[in-house]
Amino acid sequence: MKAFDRPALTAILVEGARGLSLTLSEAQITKLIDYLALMVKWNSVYNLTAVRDPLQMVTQHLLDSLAAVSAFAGAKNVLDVGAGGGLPGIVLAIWAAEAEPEMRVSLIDTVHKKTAFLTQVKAELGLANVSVHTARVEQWNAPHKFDVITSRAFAELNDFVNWSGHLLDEGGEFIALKGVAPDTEVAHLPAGWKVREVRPLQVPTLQAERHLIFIERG
Ligand SMILES: C[S@@+](CC[C@H](N)C(=O)[O-])C[C@H]1O[C@@H](n2cnc3c(N)ncnc32)[C@H](O)[C@@H]1O
Repeated sequence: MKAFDRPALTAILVEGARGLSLTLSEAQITKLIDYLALMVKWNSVYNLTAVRDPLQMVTQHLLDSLAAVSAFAGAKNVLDVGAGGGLPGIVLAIWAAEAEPEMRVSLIDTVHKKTAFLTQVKAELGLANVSVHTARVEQWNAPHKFDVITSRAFAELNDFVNWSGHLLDEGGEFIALKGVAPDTEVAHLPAGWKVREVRPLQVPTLQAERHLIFIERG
């Protein structure tokens, strides 16, 4: 499927969410598909993703990010580092607007084109729980610390932790979305950090291995 067939894409999203045991409201589904439509429309201008087929985007981007959202339950201030086109941060914010109303999601990327797109997504979808920042994370002087810092397809765990550690609150944790369990990266974490859990993720219709890596001080 190449054209934007909204009913078909919605049906696949709803079916996939069911496979993740996630109950999404009509409003959440509409916003997720609106976000997908913006990604498809602006991809060539903003270089957001190498995935061009909207159907594959549902699985590889929306469902992949949705598979992780329950890990963020209870978080108040989340930072998505190297957010790119908004994955997982925008998907998390759409889910949290209803599921976790106190959660605020900040997205940071060093490339202005990407953050211009994210600012447009925030405005067009009315995502009051989102803030967007253009900076290198290792140089960013954030207005506050975060209780969860996440990333997807960003950097090796070692660099992720070294570059973002100054932004993590006492008692906070990193949640990295990774493919195959990154055993070597886990073994080379900087001193003062430890892996609390490596959790396999089952993403409906996605054949690839996916994992969440939880890292805390210790
Ligand atoms: C491969 S993309 C991943 C984007 C998105 N997380 C996803 O899963 O589709 C990595 C992103 O990290 C950003 N990035 C690289 N180094 C960075 C840094 N030091 N601080 C903030 N963002 C950075 C890049 O501009 C790019 O948008």
